Amino acid sequence: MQSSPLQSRPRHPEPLQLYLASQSPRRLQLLEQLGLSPVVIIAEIDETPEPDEPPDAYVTRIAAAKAQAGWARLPEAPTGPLLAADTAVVIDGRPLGKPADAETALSMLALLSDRTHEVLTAVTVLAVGPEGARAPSQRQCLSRTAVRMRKIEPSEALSYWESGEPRDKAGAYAIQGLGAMFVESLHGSYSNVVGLPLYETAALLREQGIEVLRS
Ligand SMILES: Cc1cn([C@H]2C[C@H](O)[C@@H](COP(=O)(O)OP(=O)(O)OP(=O)(O)O)O2)c(=O)[nH]c1=O
Repeated sequence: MQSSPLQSRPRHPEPLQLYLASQSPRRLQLLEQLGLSPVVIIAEIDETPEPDEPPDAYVTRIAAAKAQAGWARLPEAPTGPLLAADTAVVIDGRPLGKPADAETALSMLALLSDRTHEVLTAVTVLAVGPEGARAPSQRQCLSRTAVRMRKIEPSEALSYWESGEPRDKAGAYAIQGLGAMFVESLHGSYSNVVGLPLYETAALLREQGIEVLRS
């Protein structure tokens, strides 16, 4: 008689602890959406782009720097991998970060109005290296989503700024919030726009022994 998948499930050792070097509530929620409960590590880094740095190189460098800074702050010998990410909205080849003030947010929204832009998120996962290695091993991925926005009137952009939502969001909008009213269509990963591409993230974590679906 054949055993059913339920009967033949192997027993697993204790799951590894995942660390998240991010202050973004969205990244925590996205990992929780996968059923994971990471320990959050606070690590600040300088996010200034280098002169003429291409956007993909920029987000990749910043995600790695966030991960390295987080790794250095781990309170204990890590018992599992650490993840960090960086998201930028890219238009005319320039990365837009989080707006510092109303004027910057309004000019970002004016740039995005009635056009298609790209959202790039780089994800870095660090894990304890092979025995004897001093540095952690590093894996990275980069996800791109094309987002088409409708025309945004300046008065709407001002009301949107006053809602408080654009303040801590790359490109001064949140697709998961009120900002969805400006998004006509998108091509690619939705979770990537919110701050963490879940398909790619689950694959990276799986390589490091974090199973999203433990079967
Ligand atoms: C475009 C877009 C960005 N965002 C957010 C995701 C990120 O939190 C933020 C981009 O800034 P990041 O610098 O990538 O991240 P962060 O500073 O918020 O968090 P940390 O560096 O500690 O990990 O913008 C949305 O929430 N929705 C959106 O639609």
